[in-house]
Amino acid sequence: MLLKTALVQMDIAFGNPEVNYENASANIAEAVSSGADVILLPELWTTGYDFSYMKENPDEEASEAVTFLSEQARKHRVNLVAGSVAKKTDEGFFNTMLVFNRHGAFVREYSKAHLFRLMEEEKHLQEGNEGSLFKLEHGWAAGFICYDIRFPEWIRTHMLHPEHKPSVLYVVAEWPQPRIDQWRSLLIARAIENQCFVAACNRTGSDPNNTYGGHSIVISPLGKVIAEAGEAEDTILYADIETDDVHEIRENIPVLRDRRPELYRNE
Ligand SMILES: NC(=O)CCC(=O)C(=O)O
Repeated sequence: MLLKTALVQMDIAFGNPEVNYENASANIAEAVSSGADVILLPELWTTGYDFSYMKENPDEEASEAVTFLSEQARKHRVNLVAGSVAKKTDEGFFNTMLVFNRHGAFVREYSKAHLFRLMEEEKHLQEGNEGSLFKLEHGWAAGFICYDIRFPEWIRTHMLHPEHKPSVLYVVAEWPQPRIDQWRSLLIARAIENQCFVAACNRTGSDPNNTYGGHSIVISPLGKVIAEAGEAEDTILYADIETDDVHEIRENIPVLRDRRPELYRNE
């Protein structure tokens, strides 16, 4: 199935959801007018990494974000892999991705499993413990959040599902500029080793602690860069993804079938 994917590479106003909701809404409307089937937003797009703001103004069970996103998806009849938001629960805050289909129905949430110490996530957030497989109209996909891409074993765990092998990995991020070469290399590697499309949406701009590096990117299952945004531009990056390509590529070089799990048990 041919899928027009739109990655909203935007700056995020630090601790200012009002501005961020407005920007997200304008970008979603623009992507829809260009024919997008699936739209991605960046990591923690409502607040940025403003932990004080999150705690003082918690989005309980992410209900504000859920209401907004469900309404946007339904109104525009578009699938949303809606970045992540700070979700307040009885156990604390999670960095949680929210996915909705064209009917505005909630499809899946995924809370970031690997917390990034360099940005003090472990001091303020809880680790997610659930996987992230979900099904949209184009078939199975999986979602990951920023630092998660450094853990190929976590992504491979999703690829090994007996029935639901994702053809697209959606990644949402606030990845700082100084490590942007690593961002690109890690994403290209994840696409090649898992023989799937990778659509990865990063933010631009700065907060008090970091400058972010853009370079949102869409990569084919052969590791070819299909589309890539620049470092500092607020833009919507579009790419046409033919999800049916994955089957032939996996048949040609059957990496998943050729695994030797009996050799890999060293932990
Ligand atoms: N927000 C994040 O998880 C950033 C991860 C990162 O910068 C890295 O180098 O990994």
